[in-house]
Amino acid sequence: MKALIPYKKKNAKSRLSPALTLEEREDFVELMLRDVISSLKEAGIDEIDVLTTPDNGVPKDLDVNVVLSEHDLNEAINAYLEQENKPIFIIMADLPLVRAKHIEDIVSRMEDVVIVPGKGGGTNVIFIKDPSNYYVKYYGSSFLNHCNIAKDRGCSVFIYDSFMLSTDIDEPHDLVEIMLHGHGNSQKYVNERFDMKTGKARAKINAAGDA
Ligand SMILES: Nc1nc2c(ncn2[C@@H]2O[C@H](COP(=O)(O)OP(=O)(O)OP(=O)(O)O)[C@@H](O)[C@H]2O)c(=O)[nH]1
Ligand SMILES: C[C@H](OP(=O)(O)O)C(=O)O
Repeated sequence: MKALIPYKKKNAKSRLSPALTLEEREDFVELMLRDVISSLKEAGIDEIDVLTTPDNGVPKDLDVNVVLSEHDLNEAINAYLEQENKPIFIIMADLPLVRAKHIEDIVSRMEDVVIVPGKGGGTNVIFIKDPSNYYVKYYGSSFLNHCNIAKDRGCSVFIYDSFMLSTDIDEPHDLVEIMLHGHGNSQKYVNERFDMKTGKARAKINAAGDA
């Protein structure tokens, strides 16, 4: 089994721009990536491919394989799946609330495909036992896309329902979830950036999001 983390640093998380500057967003996505990788390794998944574009520097100390692709998200992932023959755990880099237990629960399922829905119709994690019999179609109602693809391919599916794993960090209000439920690099960053100590942090973030 391998993990695949699609990762974009350049102008990342534009939907967070009401709360974070461009430089802060690009720094923050790397910290979230680190937390995702830590949970994967804690769950015993050591073979980790980070799929990114050539101008998105992945730090060398992360001890992962960097797979470069100029293609967009769907084309890049589907080209990757076509040349893979082992189960693939696709997890987005903006899921800092993920813990090893979530990963262990998902990879222990017997179904052919396990899908973790994101809020608003996205797909946060897909665990695919046979990559040769599946493809991805992110964006739009991608959760429904991925359920239909599994059905069309005759795959059994399990929908893994988890508040933590459904919380991808897209909008300013999602940062509050990191303060409340997070851990590691991303929680440290958010608490310091929004002065959690004063107790005004949540109001500050929500005000930024409402601006
Ligand atoms: N390799 C690769 N990863 C991508 C690409 N676009 C997004 N991602 C990653 O896919 C995941 C989900 O993407 P989004 O939530 O849309 O991330 P984003 O594009 O930085 O966010 P917005 O600018 O707010 O849409 C994140 O882990 C991104 O890092 C891409 O073109 N190539
Ligand atoms: C990649 C995309 O992320 P979202 O735009 O839903 O955050 C999706 O999950 O289909």
